[in-house]
Amino acid sequence: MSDTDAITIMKQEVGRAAAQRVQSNTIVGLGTGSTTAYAIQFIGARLKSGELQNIKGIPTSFQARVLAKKYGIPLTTLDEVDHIDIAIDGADEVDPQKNLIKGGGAAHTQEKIVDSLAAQFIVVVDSGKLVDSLGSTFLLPVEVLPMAVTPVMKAIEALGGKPELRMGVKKAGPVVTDQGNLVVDVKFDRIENPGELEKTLNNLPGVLENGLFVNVADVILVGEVIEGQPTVREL
Ligand SMILES: O=C[C@H](O)[C@H](O)[C@H](O)COP(=O)(O)O
Repeated sequence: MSDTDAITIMKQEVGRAAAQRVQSNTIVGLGTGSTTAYAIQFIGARLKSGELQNIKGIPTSFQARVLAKKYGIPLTTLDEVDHIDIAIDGADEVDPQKNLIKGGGAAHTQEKIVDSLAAQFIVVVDSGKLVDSLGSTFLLPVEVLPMAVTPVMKAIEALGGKPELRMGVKKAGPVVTDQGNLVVDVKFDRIENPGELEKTLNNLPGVLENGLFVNVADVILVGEVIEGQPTVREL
């Protein structure tokens, strides 16, 4: 099995395992990204088969909304409900304390709102996302209002970070978020205290939200392939 096939299988299996945890008559936060896409697909399949009934989804992005519609999951909004029972979402890095870096798909602002409100937030990742220390493999995404991007990048440099504006692929110019903002990806040599850094960054005028999710995740489901066999374990 190629590495690409193994990653796809891990994502599918962990998405399936998370979808199995959704119960009837619940409000479900629908995360963003390639791993959560499988969870959305499997929730839709359970609804279609009648195994699951009366689910309402709250999407965290344009992508999640499109997938929910494709797989027949009825949607609602935070104005219509007073709670979220469960949220399922991916991550770019997970540390041993279950803290996360998210935002590889530029969706971390809406994700943090929905995931934080959920009574249970389940993270779905393949084993390659597990790290000893946040920031070791992935740059930290920060969503910034366009008119503030230059002063915010200078302020991030003063904090010891190396910021770069995220550029589009198959699109000229920068990535634009679902909110119409820009994303600055930041390399920090070491993130000693993720909780402090999360607050410090969000305090910079012009920053909307950053991708550090501290004390938000309840359950981490990790997809692995061991001796050719896909398995899912819980952290
Ligand atoms: O902005 C995107 C999200 O935070 C994703 O959940 C994260 O980037 C993980 O995505 P994937 O499952 O595609 O690796």
